Amino acid sequence: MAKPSVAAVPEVVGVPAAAQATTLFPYPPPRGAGITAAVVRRKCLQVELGAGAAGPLLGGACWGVESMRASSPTHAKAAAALAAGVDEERRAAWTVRHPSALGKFEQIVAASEGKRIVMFLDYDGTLSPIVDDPDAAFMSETMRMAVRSVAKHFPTAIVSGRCRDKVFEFVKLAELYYAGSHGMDIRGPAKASSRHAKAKAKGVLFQPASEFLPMIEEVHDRLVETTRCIPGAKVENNKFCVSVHFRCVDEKMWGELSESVKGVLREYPKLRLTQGRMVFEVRPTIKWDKGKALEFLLESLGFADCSNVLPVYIGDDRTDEDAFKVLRRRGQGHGVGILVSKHPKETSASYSLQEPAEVMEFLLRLVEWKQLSRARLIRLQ
Ligand SMILES: O=P(O)(O)OC[C@H]1O[C@H](O[C@H]2O[C@H](CO)[C@@H](O)[C@H](O)[C@H]2O)[C@H](O)[C@@H](O)[C@@H]1O
Repeated sequence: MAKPSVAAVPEVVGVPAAAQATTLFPYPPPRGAGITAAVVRRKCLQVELGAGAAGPLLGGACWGVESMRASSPTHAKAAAALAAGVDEERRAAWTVRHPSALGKFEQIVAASEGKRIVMFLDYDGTLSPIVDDPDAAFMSETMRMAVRSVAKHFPTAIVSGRCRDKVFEFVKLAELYYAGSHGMDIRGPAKASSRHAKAKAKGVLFQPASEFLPMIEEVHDRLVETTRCIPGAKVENNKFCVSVHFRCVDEKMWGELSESVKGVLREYPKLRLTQGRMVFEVRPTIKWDKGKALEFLLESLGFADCSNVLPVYIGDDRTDEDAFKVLRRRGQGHGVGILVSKHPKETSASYSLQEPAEVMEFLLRLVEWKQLSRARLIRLQ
């Protein structure tokens, strides 16, 4: 891994707060507004299948309605098969390749023998359920307690596409590391929860895309303006990247929305477009992603050497695949990728969990296992 410049990058100050989108429509728009129940059900199915997942960059490809509906013919076929209730076989085969992290819990913790576990958690769809309004994606108090307990035992980072401040507002735990804007805005804990964190946390701050701030501000404003007349479209400023949500946009308008976004992006060759769960994501073309953020954080924590650490990354989105790939490259026993999904998806993760409730169960089992092994160790001494 190329050594990242750990030298603290000064936090960018004096950046004006993102211009607030003055929408012409309530958000999310009432369901009656052109969106039938059938459309909503179909959209939910597509989302669960990971339809519209990240693919090639705008430069080479065109994000159109098809890619919004389904990232590949395979996904479209899977959606149809699932809808018809004939996908059980495929699902079973997928589960063999990506077994439940709860079912294989013992195997996972056995891999941590003699190593320090470091936890990486995505936010939306992993710690909080997916909801229509991105501003209302709250995390439950019980999930917060589970994450807090995990952080007492293992260095823990939240890695999100959201703006770091926003994800902190949701999670509200000062003892964690936060990597916002798809890993382009990294900060160490404001409060230490363990000896290890106390020693290592100080001064970690990394913003590899800071030069893009004015451009992101500008493109955010342009996107707000250009999508203003599309009911349900929502533009979110994530500081070093921008999200354009279409979860609440009538499918009939998807073509128009995608054209508007691409039209704006054509004028910004230094920005690229990817797609997440019912969302377009605009970000700088720099070679930095959640995988790089994971490597950076491991190194900052003093774990550049693969042999004494077991990173565990849990995420649900295409952008989490960059981190899963890094873990896969490290080899078996050197990293654990867990995809959160109810349905078969192409993934580099080794294990799966179905939903945030299972993520919470996994985190609590990890805490319980750690407490028990510590008590056992004390008895032996
Ligand atoms: O990396 P993440 O923490 O998973 O962030 C990815 C995007 O998450 C949010 O959007 C997603 O969740 C919303 C709330 O449940 C949902 O309405 C939306 O359809 C999803 O795409 C966030 O709002 C985006 O800015 C992030 O890029």
